[in-house]
Order: sequence, then C-alpha cells, then structure tokens
Amino acid sequence: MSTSIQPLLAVQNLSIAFGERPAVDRISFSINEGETLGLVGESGSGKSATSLALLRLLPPSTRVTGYLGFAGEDLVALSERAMRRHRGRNMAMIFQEPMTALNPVMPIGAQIAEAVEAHHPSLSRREVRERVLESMHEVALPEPERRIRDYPHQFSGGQRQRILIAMAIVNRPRLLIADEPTTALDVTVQAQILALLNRLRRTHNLSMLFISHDLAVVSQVADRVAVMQHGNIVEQAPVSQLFHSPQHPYTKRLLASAPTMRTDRTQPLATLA
Ligand SMILES: Nc1ncnc2c1ncn2[C@@H]1O[C@H](COP(=O)(O)OP(=O)(O)OP(=O)(O)O)[C@@H](O)[C@H]1O
Repeated sequence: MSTSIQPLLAVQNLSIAFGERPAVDRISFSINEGETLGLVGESGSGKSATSLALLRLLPPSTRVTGYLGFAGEDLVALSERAMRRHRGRNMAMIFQEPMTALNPVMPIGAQIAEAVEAHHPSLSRREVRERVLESMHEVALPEPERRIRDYPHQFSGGQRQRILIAMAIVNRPRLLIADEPTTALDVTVQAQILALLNRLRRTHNLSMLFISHDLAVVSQVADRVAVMQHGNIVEQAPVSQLFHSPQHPYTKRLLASAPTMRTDRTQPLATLA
C-alpha cells in the first residue's frame, strides 16, 4: 500500500489544440488514490479530448502542452514505448459504445485474453483463461465458463458494457477512465453499471475519471466534480458542495436541468450490481 501523499494523477495547465484555437485551455485537476473525479460539461467542452490526452491517443498533429503526472511520471514526456506499457495496464479506458469498441467476429473471452496477453506475455494459456474468467465473474457476467466463447452480439447492451469493463480491469489498473459509459443504456441498466463501477472502485481502491454530460449520473459515482465549459474548468468541488452551493452560473444551469439528482450515497441504488 502506497503511503505517498502525491495524487495518483496530477494534471497541470493542460492545453490541447487541434488547430489555431485551443479546445482545452490550461486546465488543472488531480485525482487521489481511490478517488473518483467526475468531469462534466456539455458536448464540445473538451472532456473527451482531455481523457484521450491522458492516454496519448490524440492524432499526432494535436498540440498537447502542460504537465500530466501519473504516479510521479510526466506522461507528455514519455516515449511511445513507455506509454504503451501504461495503457491498458496502469490506466484503462471504457467508452460509450460497447458495440464499436468490441470486435464483432471474435469471442469475448479471446478479446479479454488479448488485453491480458498484451501486458503479460509469459502467462500460460491456462493462467490467462483463469484471469479472464475471474474478471468476467467480477463484473457479474452470467455463466462465464459457458459464455466465454460467445460473440458480442449474443449479449445485451448492458452485458456488453460489462465485457468492456472486464477488459479494462483485467490487468488491475490504478486509474480507470470512463467516458460516458452509460449514455447508450436505458435507465435501469445505467443504474446497474454505475453500481458495478462503485463496487469495483471500492474493492480495488481504483481511481476513476468519470466523464459525462449528465450531472445526475456523475453524482452517483464521483467524490469531486470538475465542471468544464468551452475548454476551461469553471468550477471544481466535492459533490455535495457543488450541489448545495454551486458558484458558477454554468454549474447552476446544469443543476437546474438535472432535477433527479441523488446526492446521498448512504441510500443504496435502486438496482444492485
Ligand atoms: N480529432 C479532432 N480534430 C479536430 N477537432 C477535434 C478533434 N477532437 C475534438 N475536437 C474538437 O475539440 C473540441 C472538444 O471536443 P471533445 O470531444 O473533447 O468534447 P466533449 O466535451 O467530449 O464533447 P462530447 O460529449 O460531444 O464528446 C470540440 O470543438 C471538437 O470539435
């Protein structure tokens, strides 16, 4: 267990420019070990660009400046080779659309296995299979032993998101970046996936960057929230503070448009993971 007082992720003055004007303009935030930061803002505010910059997945022509400290290393300065060791191992990402993120013609077990093998080439086939099954169990996919050879289309939308989460956590990352992970799902399934993410972060002391345009969704998982507008973070506060005394006019507007907020996490979610 690390006793370091440094945050796991420390972003300072991050700017991202695709052309002349910056899409993200000198933003700073940090995430501690075991903490979840919600990044909220309307479409085009720069949320996805920020998350892709963390994994260094933006097109090469993009100008990214600032300091992206992950476990004390500056990700902006890392070689591509060193970055590949982080991606999918120490930092993993889940996206909005499970169907486009999964390979439709490959059994799901083989896809999760690829994530293991990419970082642990010396494991035997049997060991890889054990890790795949364990990870499928952890995300509560039904009957892992029987379904490991099934294809993505044989699962429901919520189950496909669970498969992507299994793939993301199989290598025990320290940071999980979730970009609108429940937006494509209906409300009940959305609640189940949020409950699953909450359970995983507790059991593994996971740090999470949770991105959404929906403050009500963010309130169910985040400890703190950063509000983005036009490439800037306009407000940053612990979840309950943000809801009870929002400072920025844009945060107030976001709150007004999300009436079903649940800020009391002592109440269980309606649906368990
Ligand atoms: N690859 C790219 N090339 C050029 N411009 C881009 C690229 N990716 C994003 N942008 C621009 O950067 C700005 C921020 O986009 P980004 O996708 O980060 O917003 P967002 O807050 O995640 O919105 P959404 O929720 O719609 O994904 C937008 O103006 C977008 O058009």
